[in-house]
Amino acid sequence: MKTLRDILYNVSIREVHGSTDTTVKSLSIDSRAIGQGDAFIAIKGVHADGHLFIEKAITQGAAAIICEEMPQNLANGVTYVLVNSSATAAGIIAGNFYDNPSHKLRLVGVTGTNGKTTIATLLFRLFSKLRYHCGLLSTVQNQIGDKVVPATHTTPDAIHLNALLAEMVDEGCEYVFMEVSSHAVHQQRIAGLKFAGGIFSNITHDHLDYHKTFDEYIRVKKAFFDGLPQTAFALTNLDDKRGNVMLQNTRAKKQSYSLKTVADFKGKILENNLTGLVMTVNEKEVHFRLIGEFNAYNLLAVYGAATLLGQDKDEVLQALSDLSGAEGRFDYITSANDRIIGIVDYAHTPDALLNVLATIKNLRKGNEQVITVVGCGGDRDTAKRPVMAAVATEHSDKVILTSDNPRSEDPVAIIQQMEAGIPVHQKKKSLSITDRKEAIKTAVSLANPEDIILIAGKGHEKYQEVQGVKHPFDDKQVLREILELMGK
Ligand SMILES: CC(=O)N[C@H]1[C@@H](OP(=O)(O)OP(=O)(O)OC[C@H]2O[C@@H](n3ccc(=O)[nH]c3=O)[C@H](O)[C@@H]2O)O[C@H](CO)[C@@H](O)[C@@H]1O[C@H](C)C(=O)N[C@@H](C)C(=O)N[C@H](CCC(=O)O)C(=O)O
Ligand SMILES: Nc1ncnc2c1ncn2[C@@H]1O[C@H](COP(=O)(O)OP(=O)(O)OP(=O)(O)O)[C@@H](O)[C@H]1O
Ligand SMILES: N[C@H](CCC[C@H](N)C(=O)O)C(=O)O
Ligand SMILES: [Mg+2]
Repeated sequence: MKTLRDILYNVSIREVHGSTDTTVKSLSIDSRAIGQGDAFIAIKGVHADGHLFIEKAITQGAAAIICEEMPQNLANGVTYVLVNSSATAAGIIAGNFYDNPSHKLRLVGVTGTNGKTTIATLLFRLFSKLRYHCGLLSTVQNQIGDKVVPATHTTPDAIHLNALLAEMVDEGCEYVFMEVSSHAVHQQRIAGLKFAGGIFSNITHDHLDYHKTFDEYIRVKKAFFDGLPQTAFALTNLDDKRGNVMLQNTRAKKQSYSLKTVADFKGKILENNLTGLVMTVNEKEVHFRLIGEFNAYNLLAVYGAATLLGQDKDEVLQALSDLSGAEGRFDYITSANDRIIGIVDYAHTPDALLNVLATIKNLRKGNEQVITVVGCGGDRDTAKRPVMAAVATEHSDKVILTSDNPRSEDPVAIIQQMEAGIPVHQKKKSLSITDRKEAIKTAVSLANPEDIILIAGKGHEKYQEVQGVKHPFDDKQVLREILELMGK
């Protein structure tokens, strides 16, 4: 078992009360999970201040407290450690507690507004196909080889993150691919991790409820690259306006990919249809099963990262050409009778929605209608609501605005905020139906043979979250059932 002294290695400490010889059984940033002999790390959060739960943690048996403010009354037999940043300390302590697993494998982080799950999942599948033992930390799920561990966050908190990495090391994983969300960077969930590489996909408006301004959101994403070591690579998308800025201050080896300009990894789309993409990648012609221009970017990022990790270029392209995308990302079905195409996609930002609709437009053969069902999440960025409705109506023939995880908010009010973004001349194209199942039913009833129905925003999610309760809901399954029921 480790002592407090062991796990405080490299933590910037201001003051200690008590003995650091105390042994520590387990760690938590949540007082509710504290048991006898554990260390509790008090973090100031968005909703609460962890320091308010120090006493509770001690009542539950905490042997050590790591905090930014010393409590006035100190309990006997408990060691208190005052640090500058509890959140940063949590990352370093978790690393020490789990024997710094990120140093024992090659960890690659993916950041950006859209494409993280797709890129991380493709890298995991590619390296597994190349016969490596791999780990994955993603929005859809975490994976240790074939074993699936459900994900609660895109990037777990520092303690769960290091615990998962340690399990991956124990299972013999050599490579781990993880999503690095902007929340995770800002909350120091990745503090103390050693990365072998970092990938930037793109940045567009999202999460401004949390980061407040777009500049601050950019700064937070950039901080991930600023923190990479010299031994790592930093791979950026040159076609994104902020692609260069991201790498401005990194010590890592700068690398780039692009469809439009000279780059280390250069692609060109030759064909883009429902059977996939035909591209040249650094002059080599390849067919991929993934659909849409945005996936051409994701594929280039994956190809670049795999090459930088030392894999053979031809083997990588061969293995990549056979891979399909992550669940709920341009996931499509065709109905039995009317050959209606149903597409389920996780587009939950204006940019992602625009990309998906542009891709669909490219796939249209004739006068098929595009019918879009879309909503916006509650307790999330409100600025994107009117914009997403505007994008949907501009690029679809019919739009049904509906609910997408209203959480603590009134679903009708969210839909009204979306409606406000639709220009008057487009209003007749849109309908609002709060119940998502009814909305999908209406889309199906409006569809003629060969029309395309896009159900956006929830992708792989299997629930609809209303007032803290997650009700089972699966867009793809609901769509499939309704198409069958209506005999379409
Ligand atoms: C806004 C946000 O990011 N919130 C995260 C944050 O919570 P918070 O700051 O609200 O925490 P808090 O409730 O204020 O509590 C502060 C501290 O007191 C502790 N506490 C609290 C109560 C108690 O009784 N005892 C106790 O010890 C808490 O454990 C915490 O350490 O820290 C928590 C612990 O790490 C996270 O679980 C929580 O994620 C919430 C659930 C969440 O919804 N996060 C989303 C927005 C998020 O992180 N999303 C990104 C991805 C987005 C994307 O992919 O685009 C992600 O990486 O998943
Ligand atoms: N490279 C890309 N550029 C723009 N849009 C993309 C890109 N890749 C995927 N998308 C769109 O964004 C949606 C989300 O993709 P993905 O899940 O890969 O991103 P993410 O960054 O992991 O999102 P989240 O932050 O919610 O976890 C997809 O369903 C697709 O519509
Ligand atoms: N990772 C994103 C996912 C949004 C998905 C959408 N379905 C919603 O619930 O808003 C978030 O937590 O903001
Ligand atoms: Mg994701």
